Amino acid sequence: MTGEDAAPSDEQSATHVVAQGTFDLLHPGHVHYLRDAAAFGDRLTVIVARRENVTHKEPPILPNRQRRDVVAALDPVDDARVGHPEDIFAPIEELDPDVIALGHDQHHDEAAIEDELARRGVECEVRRASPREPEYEGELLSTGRIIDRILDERGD
Ligand SMILES: Cc1cc2nc3c(=O)[nH]c(=O)nc-3n(C[C@H](O)[C@H](O)[C@H](O)COP(=O)(O)O)c2cc1C
Ligand SMILES: Nc1ncnc2c1ncn2[C@@H]1O[C@H](COP(=O)(O)OP(=O)(O)OP(=O)(O)O)[C@@H](O)[C@H]1O
Repeated sequence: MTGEDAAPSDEQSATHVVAQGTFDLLHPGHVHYLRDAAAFGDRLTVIVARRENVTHKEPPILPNRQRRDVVAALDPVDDARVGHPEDIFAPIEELDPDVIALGHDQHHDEAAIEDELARRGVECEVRRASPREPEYEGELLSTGRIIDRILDERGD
């Protein structure tokens, strides 16, 4: 069989999903999101936001590389990388995924992302992951709320 006639390799036929976020001080909401995203396909790559690009809330405490390394170690994740400094669509163009999994509360708009990807020639579906609610009293499913708790209990 020639190269052109050959069946696609596992990597070519697998559905590649990309998830993204800050992932500072991990909690079960992050694990839920990444499990959900992984279930949208066969292979999950996570883009970890660079500190300088987290402008809609307090910037992360932990360095880019540390957040990337811990996310990469999670079971649903096949690969994690620190995002591009200026163009958030550059890693997507390079990865050419089949699905982008947005978090349930991520401020990005599905249609705007799809339009920009189409403009760049990337054919990709944009899906929303589901929320995870606390399962017991006191469970903290937000990095911001964990930091508030630390400041309440340990702050001066
Ligand atoms: C499709 C997509 C690709 C992204 N790529 C990058 C990137 O390359 N570099 C980066 O710093 N942030 C990137 N981001 C942005 C952050 O992941 C994120 O949206 C935001 O800055 C972090 O906030 P959040 O954790 O509340 O979502 C991307 C976001 C989306 C939706
Ligand atoms: N409770 C949750 N249920 C489902 N997904 C979540 C939950 N918490 C966070 N995520 C998802 O994880 C991804 C990364 O989240 P992020 O790093 O912004 O943490 P966060 O805890 O939501 O932060 P903060 O509460 O401080 O804004 C986002 O896409 C977000 O939707």
